[in-house]
Order: sequence, then C-alpha cells, then structure tokens
Amino acid sequence: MADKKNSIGFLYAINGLKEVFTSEFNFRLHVLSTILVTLAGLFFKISIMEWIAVIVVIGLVVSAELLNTAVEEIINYIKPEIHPAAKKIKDIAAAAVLITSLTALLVGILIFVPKLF
Ligand SMILES: Nc1ncnc2c1ncn2[C@@H]1O[C@H](COP(=O)(O)OP(=O)(O)OP(=O)(O)O)[C@@H](O)[C@H]1O
Repeated sequence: MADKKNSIGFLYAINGLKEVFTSEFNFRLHVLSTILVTLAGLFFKISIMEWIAVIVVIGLVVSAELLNTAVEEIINYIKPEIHPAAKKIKDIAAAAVLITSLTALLVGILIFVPKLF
C-alpha cells in the first residue's frame, strides 16, 4: 500500500519535471549545462570529491529552479494582477536561483580552470 503511494508520488514528481522542462527555457538551459559539465567531468577524469561537489551544486541549481517555477505558478494563480508583493516574492525566488547558479559557477571554475592550464 505504502509502496503504491510512493510510486504514485514518484509519477507526480516526474510529471512536474516534464511540465517544467517543456515550459521553462531556463530549466532546459540548466539540463544542457548539466550534460556539458558531466561530459567535461568524464573528459578531465575529475576525482570522486570533485564529482561530489559537481553533483551537489547541480542538484541545488535544478532544485532552486524547480522551486522558483513553483513560486511563480503560485503567484500567477493567486495574484495574477500586478502587485508589489507579487514582485517582491518572485524577485526573492529568482535571487535563490541566481545565488545557487553563481555557487555552481564558482565550483566549476575551481575544478575545471586548473585542468585547462
Ligand atoms: N504580478 C506581478 N506583479 C508585479 N511584478 C511582477 C508580477 N509578475 C512578475 N513580476 C515581475 O517580473 C519579473 C519576472 O516575472 P515572471 O513571472 O515573468 O518570471 P520570469 O523570471 O520571467 O520567469 P521564467 O522563469 O518563466 O522566465 C518578476 O521577478 C517580477 O519582478
């Protein structure tokens, strides 16, 4: 019974991923970056600790983008008209994506730039 509930929850989550993948350009960009970074990791044979850092930051960026999209959907649903509170909430959610993306960029620079020289 619990297994059936878990597998239904998993299907809903996959549905959410498909939904965001088809509707959000930024999310497709994150997926593309994930593929490129994975290929670079394989090419440069990065260490296990470097793989852990790469996987953690990718997970953070993708999760932040998913939550940002969920926040946008909530605001569009409950407050579709222009409102300062709607702006503030969406800007803060977007800032979370910016911070995680910058963190991922820094980790990427620290891991890959020394391998280029
Ligand atoms: N209802 C609103 N009231 C006031 N400002 C809004 C409202 N909706 C959006 N904004 C402003 O426009 C910006 C962009 O909002 P939008 O919902 O288009 O998100 P987005 O970042 O373009 O989303 P996407 O990830 O789909 O590209 C928000 O960060 C906010 O500053």
